[in-house]
Amino acid sequence: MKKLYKHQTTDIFAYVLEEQRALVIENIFGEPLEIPVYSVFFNYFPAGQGLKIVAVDETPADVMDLFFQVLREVTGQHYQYRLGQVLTVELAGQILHSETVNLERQAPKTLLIATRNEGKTREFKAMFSQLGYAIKNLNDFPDLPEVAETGMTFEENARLKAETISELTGEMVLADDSGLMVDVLGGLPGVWSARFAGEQATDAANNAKLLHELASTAISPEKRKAKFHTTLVVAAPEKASLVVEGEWPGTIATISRGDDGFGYDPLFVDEETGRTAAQMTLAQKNQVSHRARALQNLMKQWPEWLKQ
Ligand SMILES: O=P(O)(O)OP(=O)(O)OP(=O)(O)OC[C@H]1O[C@@H](n2cnc3c(O)ncnc32)[C@H](O)[C@@H]1O
Ligand SMILES: [Mg+2]
Repeated sequence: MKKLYKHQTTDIFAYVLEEQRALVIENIFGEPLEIPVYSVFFNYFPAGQGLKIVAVDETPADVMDLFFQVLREVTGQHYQYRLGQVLTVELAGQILHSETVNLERQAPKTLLIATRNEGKTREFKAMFSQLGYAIKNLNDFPDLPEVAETGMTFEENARLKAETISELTGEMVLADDSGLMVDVLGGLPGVWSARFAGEQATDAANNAKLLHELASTAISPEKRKAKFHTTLVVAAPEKASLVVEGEWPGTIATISRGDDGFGYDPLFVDEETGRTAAQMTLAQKNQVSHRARALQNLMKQWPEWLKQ
């Protein structure tokens, strides 16, 4: 039997391999999750010799939730647990087991993002922390060189950033090349989004330039249609890079609104909610943004790609 169980709120999965008497709990990449609490599994799986646990994790409560979901279904009994400093397990209202547990977190896996943009990095940190990854960016490695974005497309630039830094460090590296594309400007500022108002331009200067460009050409909201675009490239030694994209449709406001986010966020109005990206919390933006959509596409392909 191999039935998939999914955690309600976290992207982790479990299945029972009956022939091997094993319960496997994995993250979205198919990587086993580990939990530093063993005895309960060996002692209280009902069929005699107990169940072998492949799983151990940095988020013990989620893994435990999933474990008990499987246990309840496999045994038809009402198992419950409380997890604090002490783990208590109940069956039909009776305490079966109690142990002091060590919930020290394992050192998280680290992923290097080839960016110096702290706004992007904040978003990636939030998205990847759910998967047990810590994020570093190029500001953590002052000795690495600047990678010139000489490409004419998002993909060329994202490849340049990811592949150059991967070659120099020997690590798996993710790069993001992104930008705002405004219909009435023929897709500009596009790959020039970071430098729209000139090399080293500030966000404020780029936003002012955008409003200036649109003031004469696009008065009606319909004419101010735009989208954010992200191309992500993951590069690793000896591998062909993985490339995915994501887009977020919206319009350009006539005045800045909101204090969150970075770049063009105060001017970019989300089609669905009418709020600017800078009026959204980090979590709200990470549900709908171009970067979030690109990351969803990445997650669909990454597990397969990692195995290659
Ligand atoms: O190249 P790195 O070091 O990653 O950082 P960068 O800021 O130069 O990044 P890009 O070359 O990808 O340029 C993207 C620009 O597009 C804009 N941009 C991208 N994503 C954005 C977002 O989610 N919100 C607002 N503006 C964004 C912003 O002005 C960025 O500077
Ligand atoms: Mg750049």
